[in-house]
Amino acid sequence: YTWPSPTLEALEAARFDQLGFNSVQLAPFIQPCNAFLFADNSGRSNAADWIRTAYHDMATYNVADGTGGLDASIRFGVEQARSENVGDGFNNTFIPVLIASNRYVGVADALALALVMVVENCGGLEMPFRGGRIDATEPNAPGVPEPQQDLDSHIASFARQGFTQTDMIGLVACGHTFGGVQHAAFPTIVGELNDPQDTQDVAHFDTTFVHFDNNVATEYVSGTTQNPLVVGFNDTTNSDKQIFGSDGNATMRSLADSPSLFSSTCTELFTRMIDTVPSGVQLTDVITPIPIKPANVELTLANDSINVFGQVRPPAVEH
Ligand code: HEM
Repeated sequence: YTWPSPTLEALEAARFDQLGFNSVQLAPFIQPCNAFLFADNSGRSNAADWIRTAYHDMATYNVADGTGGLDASIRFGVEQARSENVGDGFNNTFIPVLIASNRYVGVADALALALVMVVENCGGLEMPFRGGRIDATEPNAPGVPEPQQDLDSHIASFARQGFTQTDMIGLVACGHTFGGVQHAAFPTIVGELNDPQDTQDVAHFDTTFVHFDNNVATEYVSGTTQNPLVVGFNDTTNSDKQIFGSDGNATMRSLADSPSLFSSTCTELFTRMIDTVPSGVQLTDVITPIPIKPANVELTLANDSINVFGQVRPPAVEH
């Protein structure tokens, strides 16, 4: 690293200066992890909205022609109006994501980083983060899977996105460790719940729906799950049931047996997911902390003298 490198410095700041002096404000929106921008006790969370938005943005990818992928095209109304993108979580997500983006950190990079922040702050492992995504200037082709589609369609859809059947089982389980299904968006899957702690009537995928853990798998394997896409009264929309069971439950059993396997599998799959970008887009190396970092440097000419002002962020100290 040779100073100055504006893009690298901005990506590094977005990645590591999350709280405190000179911070780039993304992490405060998920502290605590059940925070939701619009209401308390809603059953919703920013964390879940961010993960779902990142996936729906990426799920348009077509491995055959390199179109689609994580490029923030879901910020366009045309994509949000599609039935595959029902719900207001996408617009909600772009409020903090736009705050975190700037002339060097694009909206797509900030969206990818939002997923990284959720995983790391809400119970998962540290994730590698690369920058350099390019923001789409127009909507992508449709392609997000929907609950009423059959298993063959889901396998084909994930293959088009670059994922095997085993990847698909893992990625759905990893995503569905957060959040749930809302009555407003999917009234035929979830009824009204009349719960003052869940005013937006969200039937959650597992009992720890604002925490990254393998309960989505343990509860599924033990048969105690209340996941509305597994035990929903309309079997046609039980897509998690079809997907999780599609290899005789082998993958779900292994994810249920080992929290550490669940964590490492999700880290790998989420990383591949956010690094799925349109062909021709070159991602940076993994962003690592710059040991000694100049910031806000100014050169001024006053009273016939040249003055240098600025700040230096010293190396991090282990506590
Ligand atoms: C066949 C594949 C999938 C289907 C059919 C599916 C279906 C759904 C449905 C119907 C909802 C409810 C949305 C709402 O009520 O607002 C949902 C929520 C969610 N999905 Fe998926 N999903 C799939 C794959 C994934 C994947 C791969 C991820 C992430 C890697 C993911 C992440 C999420 C998250 C985090 C939520 C919770 C949103 C919230 O609570 O606000 N989903 N999914």
